[in-house]
Amino acid sequence: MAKQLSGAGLRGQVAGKTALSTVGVSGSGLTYRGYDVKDLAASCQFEEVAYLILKGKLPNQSELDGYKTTLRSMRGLPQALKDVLERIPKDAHPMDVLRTGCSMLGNLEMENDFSEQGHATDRMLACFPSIICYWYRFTHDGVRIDVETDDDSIGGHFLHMLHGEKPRELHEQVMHVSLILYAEHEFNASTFTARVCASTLSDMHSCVTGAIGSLRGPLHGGANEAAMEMIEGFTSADDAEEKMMAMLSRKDKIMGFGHAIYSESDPRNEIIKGWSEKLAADVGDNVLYPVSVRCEEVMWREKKLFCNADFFHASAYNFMGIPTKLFTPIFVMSRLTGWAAHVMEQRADNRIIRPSAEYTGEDIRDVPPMSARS
Ligand SMILES: CC(=O)SCCNC(=O)CCNC(=O)[C@H](O)C(C)(C)COP(=O)(O)OP(=O)(O)OC[C@H]1O[C@@H](n2cnc3c(N)ncnc32)[C@H](O)[C@@H]1OP(=O)(O)O
Ligand SMILES: O=C([O-])CC(=O)C(=O)O
Repeated sequence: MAKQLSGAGLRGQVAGKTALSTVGVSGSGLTYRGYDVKDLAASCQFEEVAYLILKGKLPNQSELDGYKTTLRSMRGLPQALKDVLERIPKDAHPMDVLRTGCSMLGNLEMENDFSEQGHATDRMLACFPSIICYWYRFTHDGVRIDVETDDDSIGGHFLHMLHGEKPRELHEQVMHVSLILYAEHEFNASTFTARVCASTLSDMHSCVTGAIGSLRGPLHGGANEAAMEMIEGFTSADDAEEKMMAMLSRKDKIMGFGHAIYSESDPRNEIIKGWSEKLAADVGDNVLYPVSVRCEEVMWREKKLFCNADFFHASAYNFMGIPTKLFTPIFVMSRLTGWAAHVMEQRADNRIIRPSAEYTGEDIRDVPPMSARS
């Protein structure tokens, strides 16, 4: 059953058209250009899905090989961008680093006109992992890493730079799945930000920079980090249950649960949960995964709230040794495809997005002289 959509937050209002994805059409489904995300996550690499979203069709083998070669060739960072990254403090939030990195790239490699939108997008897809890892490794480990690795995939490139060694096949596979699950989601807050910016005929880097800012918040992409911070405070499933009950009685918001559109479940959860379970077995975990499962049970039992895409991403990333503050930047590395495709779609049939407001302020009045003001 579809969720009742009305009230504040523009809920339920159609704000434009898209051919890119459907969200929650049957209460819980998610499709990218007509393909079920479950099928894509089961059989595709992220680069195939990025190609589908950005170029409109699934690539054949030679198109995929060519696309991966192109992306591989675009991983390097200009020195001026490295200089900026080296000046950002260690305690900065990596989402802010990425926002600045994207903006700086826009200064160095401007999108001169819309015929360059595909190139600008591919460049960002290829080098966002480089930006984040270059800054992270420089500020945390004091090393200037080589960002031009020969890894086959974007996820593999990211893990290689982060850990300083080639990733295991299992981890590269989980990255494909994770990046596919996060790639596109209709008119969510960050994508809508990108579309509003695009509707002024602004450039691609400005649209993406704004979208990164919207994704950062804990009610959106930042929830995967917030969920991790919560679950790592629980020592066992029973401890999790006790603390969750206390949080619920205080009416705290529990990050990683609930959704603006889905009514019954988030289809991405079941998939990433399965991978989290595999990774838990792989690392011999007997705390974080059972804690996460108990949180899911308590939230459903008490509030009929289900895990969204973010909740089991927290434990999955943690099992792969990814620092918590890099969780949301991974979301960016993926959602960039959706943002850019929406910018292209908006540009192709544009009218400036400019809604109206219901005024609730003072009636018209005179400006008092300074001497008469309290
Ligand atoms: C990839 C993503 O961006 S997925 C979303 C990630 N964000 C989170 O996980 C943050 C936690 N979740 C939330 O804040 C919300 O569920 C949102 C922002 C995702 C959706 O917000 P809304 O559409 O306003 O939620 P919705 O209308 O379904 O809320 C219904 C009720 O459930 C409550 N509720 C919803 N989610 C939660 C939650 N995670 N914890 C506790 N209560 C919740 C709401 O407060 C609301 O109660 P009220 O009617 O007493 O105010
Ligand atoms: O659609 C939303 O509101 C949030 C979400 O799940 C996403 O952007 O992936």
